[in-house]
Amino acid sequence: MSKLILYGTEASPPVRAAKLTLAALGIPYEYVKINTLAKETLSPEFLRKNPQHTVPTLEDDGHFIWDSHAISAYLVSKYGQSDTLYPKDLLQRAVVDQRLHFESGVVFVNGLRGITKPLFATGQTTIPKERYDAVIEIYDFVETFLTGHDFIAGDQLTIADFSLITSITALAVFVVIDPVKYANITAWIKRIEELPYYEEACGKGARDLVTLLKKFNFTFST
Ligand SMILES: N[C@@H](CCC(=O)N[C@@H](CS)C(=O)NCC(=O)O)C(=O)O
Repeated sequence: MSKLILYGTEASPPVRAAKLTLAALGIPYEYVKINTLAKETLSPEFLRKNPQHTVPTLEDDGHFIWDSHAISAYLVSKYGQSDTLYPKDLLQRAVVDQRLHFESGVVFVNGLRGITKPLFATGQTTIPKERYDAVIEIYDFVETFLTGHDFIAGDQLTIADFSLITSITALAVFVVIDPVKYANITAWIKRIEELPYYEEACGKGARDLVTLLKKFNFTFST
């Protein structure tokens, strides 16, 4: 097996999604910390690896792969003992892919980045109400996806759970997940957090992010 290197910072939700996939597969890898707040992703050395300058970035035998969704799908396809985390069955895979695109295009961009970008870039701590509404819409979708299912893409754990657990729990820092209205989401988070490798791959980084975000004294406008 070739040597794998994951570049990232543990507070980053997509980095933790990739770490969860690596942990679930039991793949050894080297972890190289990249400080995004210190703009280390913009160094000439990192830009040669990933011109889009994002973490996670995976190095496999001199090849560079980025975007957590592409990384997780690649890892399962190349190194998985079975296909359960990213099913080969086309219909099952389509559901997983839909959830991954939902995370990428809606949850991360419209939900999380819509709130964190102004916070980090300009220190703007009054978050417009439409950002709150966008998060509620995301929770409503996720609650529906989980109706009658233990996992986000059906009855088995997949890389879509790894992707969404990291960004949904990050959104919860801004908009608390009501355990009554969102009983499915609440039970699903607990289910994922109980995975034997969760704490090492994701737990501490998730707490680091909470600490970082809570430093901003944010409120939603009415
Ligand atoms: N959709 C991408 C998002 C990656 C992303 O935006 N990562 C952020 C950290 S959470 C980053 O690298 N920011 C630093 C930069 O863009 O230079 C993925 O899933 O990998």
